[in-house]
Amino acid sequence: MKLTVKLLDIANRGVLLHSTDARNMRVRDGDRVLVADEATGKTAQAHVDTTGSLIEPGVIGVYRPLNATLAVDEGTVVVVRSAERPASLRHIKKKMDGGRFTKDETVDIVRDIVDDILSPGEITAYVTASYINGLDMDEVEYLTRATVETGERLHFTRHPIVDKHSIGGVPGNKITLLIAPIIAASGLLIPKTSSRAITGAGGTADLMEVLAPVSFTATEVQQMTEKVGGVIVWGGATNIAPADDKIITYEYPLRIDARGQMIASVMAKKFAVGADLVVIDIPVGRNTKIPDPQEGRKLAREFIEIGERLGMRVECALSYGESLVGHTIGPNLEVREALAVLEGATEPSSLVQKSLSLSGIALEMAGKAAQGQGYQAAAELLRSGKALEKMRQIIEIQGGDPTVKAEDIVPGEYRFDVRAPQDGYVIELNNSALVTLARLAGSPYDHGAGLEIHAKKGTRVKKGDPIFTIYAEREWRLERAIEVGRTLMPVVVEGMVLERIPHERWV
Ligand SMILES: O=P(O)(O)OC[C@H]1O[C@H](OP(=O)(O)O)[C@H](O)[C@@H]1O
Ligand SMILES: Nc1ccnc(=O)[nH]1
Repeated sequence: MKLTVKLLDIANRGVLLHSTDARNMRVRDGDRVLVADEATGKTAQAHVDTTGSLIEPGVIGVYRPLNATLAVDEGTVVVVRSAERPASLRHIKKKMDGGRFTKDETVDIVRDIVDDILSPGEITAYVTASYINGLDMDEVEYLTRATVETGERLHFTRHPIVDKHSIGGVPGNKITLLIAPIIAASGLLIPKTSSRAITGAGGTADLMEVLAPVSFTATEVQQMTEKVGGVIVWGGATNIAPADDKIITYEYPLRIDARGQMIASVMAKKFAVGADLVVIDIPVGRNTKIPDPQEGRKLAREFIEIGERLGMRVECALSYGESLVGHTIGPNLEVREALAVLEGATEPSSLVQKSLSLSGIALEMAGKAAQGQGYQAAAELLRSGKALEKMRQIIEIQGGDPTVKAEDIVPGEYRFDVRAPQDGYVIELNNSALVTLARLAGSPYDHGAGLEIHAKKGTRVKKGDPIFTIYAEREWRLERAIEVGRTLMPVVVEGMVLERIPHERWV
C-alpha cells in the first residue's frame, strides 16, 4: 500500500497507521510492517500502532528512530506491507520451552535487540525466559561475543588494561568511585564503563553523573583514559556492547538480573574495552543476587572460565552483601560518602576496606604490588591523596567541576527520621526493603533522594534513636516512602513485635 509520510517525534522504532489502512493491510497493533522508499531503495521494519483519529487514511506516521534508518522527508510516498515476525522470536520461544540457544540464534536475538527490531515486550520475554531457564556456559559465551560484536571496541596500545566490575545486588556499593581513581593513580589504565541501576537504587553511572557527565563515545572513552589513566562512564551511551544497556532497561522494572545474562553483560563490557585483567566483585548473602556463598564460588568460576575463553585474566572476590556498603543509598548521599573517603575520611570501614581490598587484587594482578601487598599499596595511594588528585582529573576530563568537595553534595530537602521503637540491638537491615524505600523516595532519578543509615546491624539503640533517615527532593515521594516503610519493616530491633496474630474463633 502507498502511504504519505508524516514524521512523528516518538522515541521507538514504530509507525502509526490509520485503522482503515491497517485493516486493509491485514495488520494489527504490535504487528510489523516493512516500509520502503522506492526513490532511495531504503527499507526498514517497524512495529505498528493504529489510530482512528490522529492521522487520516492514506497517511503513515513515521517515528523518529525509524526515520533514522529511512531518512525520508515529510510528504514522501512510501510503500508499506506487512512483514514476517523475526526468527529471533522463535528462538525466544524455544528458550521459554527450555531449549538451548545456538550461536547463530544468539546473534539473531542480539542483533534484533540492537536494531530495535524486537519490541520492549519481546525483549522482556527474552530476559524472563533466560532468567527462568538459564544459560549454559556456551550460551553465555555466544551472548558475550554477540554483545561485543554488535558494538564498538576500544584498542589500546598500552597494556595491561585493568578493569573491575561488581555484579551488584548490594545497596550502597559506591566502591568504583574509589577503586577507579586508585588504580589509575597507580599508573595503570582503567576505562571503567558502568551501567545504571539494575536491581539497586543507584548504579555507578547514576552516581558518577552527580560529579560529571557520563555519556561519551567509545573514541572519547579511549582518549580520556589514555590522557588521565581512567574514566567512569555509562556503558549505555558509548555504543560499547549496545545490547547490554537495552536489556538492562527491561531488567530494571522487574529488579531481576538473569545469571547467564549478568555474566555476559559484565564480561562483554570488559572484553569490549580491551581489558587484560579483571576483578569481579560478587556480593553474597541474604537479599543479594547470590544468597549462598557456594553459589558465589560457582559464579566466580564461571566468570573466570568466560574470561579464559575471551583471553582475559579474571579474579573474583566474594564480598559481604548482607548489609549495605557504607551508610548511604542514593546518588548524592553515596557520592558525598565516597568523596569524603577520597578526601581522607577513614570511615565507613566497610566502604574503605572493600575498596582497598578489590583495588589491591587489581594492583597485585598487574604487578604493581607484590602478592599480599596490594591492600597496603592501595591504602597508600588513598592516604597520600594521589587517588583524590586522580579523581579530580577524571571529573575534569569528563566535564565536571574538579574542585567539588564532599560537603558541596547535599541530599534532598525533605527528610524523615525512622526511629528505634524500643531499646535493643538492630538485628536486621533488609537490603531489598531499603532499596525499595530509596526508589520510592526518588532514587536514582532524583539525585538527592536516598537513605542514610545511622545504626547498622549489631548496633545497640535506645528507644527513639534515629536508625535511618529517608531523603527526597519531592514531598509526595517522601510521604509515599514513609507510608510504604511502615509496612515494609526494613529494620528489626531485637524484641520488636513483628506481627500480631489475633485470636480467631475456630469454627
Ligand atoms: O543495581 P545493581 O543490580 O545493584 O548493580 C548494578 C551496578 O553494579 C555495577 O557496578 P560497577 O560498574 O561495578 O561499579 C554496574 O555497573 C551497576 O552500576
Ligand atoms: N547485569 C549486570 C550486573 C552488573 N553490572 C552490569 O553491567 N550488568
